[in-house]
Amino acid sequence: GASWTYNGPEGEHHWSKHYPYCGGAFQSPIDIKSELLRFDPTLRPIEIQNYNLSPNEQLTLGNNGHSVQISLPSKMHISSLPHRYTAAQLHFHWGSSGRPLGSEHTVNSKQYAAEMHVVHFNSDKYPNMSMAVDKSDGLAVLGVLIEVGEFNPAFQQFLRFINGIKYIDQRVQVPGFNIRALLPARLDEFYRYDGSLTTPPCYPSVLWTIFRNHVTISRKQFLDMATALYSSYAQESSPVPLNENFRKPQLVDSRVVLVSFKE
Ligand SMILES: NS(=O)(=O)c1c(F)c(F)c(S(=O)(=O)CCO)c(N[C@H]2CCCc3ccccc32)c1F
Ligand SMILES: [Zn+2]
Repeated sequence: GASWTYNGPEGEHHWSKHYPYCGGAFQSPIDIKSELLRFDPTLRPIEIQNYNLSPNEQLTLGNNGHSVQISLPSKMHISSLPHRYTAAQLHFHWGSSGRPLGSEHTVNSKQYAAEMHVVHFNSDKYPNMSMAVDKSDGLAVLGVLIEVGEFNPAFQQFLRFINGIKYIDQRVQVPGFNIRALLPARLDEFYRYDGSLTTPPCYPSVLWTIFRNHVTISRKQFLDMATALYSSYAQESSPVPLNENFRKPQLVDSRVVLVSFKE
């Protein structure tokens, strides 16, 4: 579809001109504020299957002009939700080299350095992502907040290849690795709310699970992610850095954020 960006004349305040849902209700991300939270004892820990991929499997690491993404095999899925949600891809949102503040969700207005999203679709009801993406029960995204701190060996499994996808539409094959290692230790502590894609077309089709606990990557790893990529083509004379690729928090309206933990 039409090209959209995170800043300038095609930035987020203009998205709704071509993508009406972006101006609608149930939008994501949101600021997860304490006064919105309601403890829900029925929320079960997230259970994932087949996330530990063998190095014999190849994953496609790509630069789609909006983010760095890894395509995921359909054996990976979430088994603890009312329907099976099958993995499609994971991608990231980040700040810039001088500003390690690029998460989409914020917690009591605290913005993290970056955020990872693992996108799944309801494979009990829909054959693929395209059929699920605009359905109210179509998608489930796992969100992980990322801080700069300790080096993270799991992130190195794809970051070491990032210079092979510097420009839009470049892809490389990387060996499979344990995707579970990218998630925080506790999958039983999370925020849960109904929201949307955070990029056009902004369909209100996402069951969001944002883990309570963040993960860390080193400053060098953050800089690699925040400075390696461009949203322009390789041969273009003026390269456009790909950074600050996060949408601002949206209106919560009457939505409630459920939490799986008490304190
Ligand atoms: N934050 S977010 O809402 O989770 C989110 C993004 F921020 C994001 F950039 C992407 S993208 O990288 O595909 C670039 C622009 O759509 C996606 N893709 C999803 C939704 C669009 C269709 C589709 C088809 C196959 C696999 C994934 C997806 C996305 F879901
Ligand atoms: Zn995302």
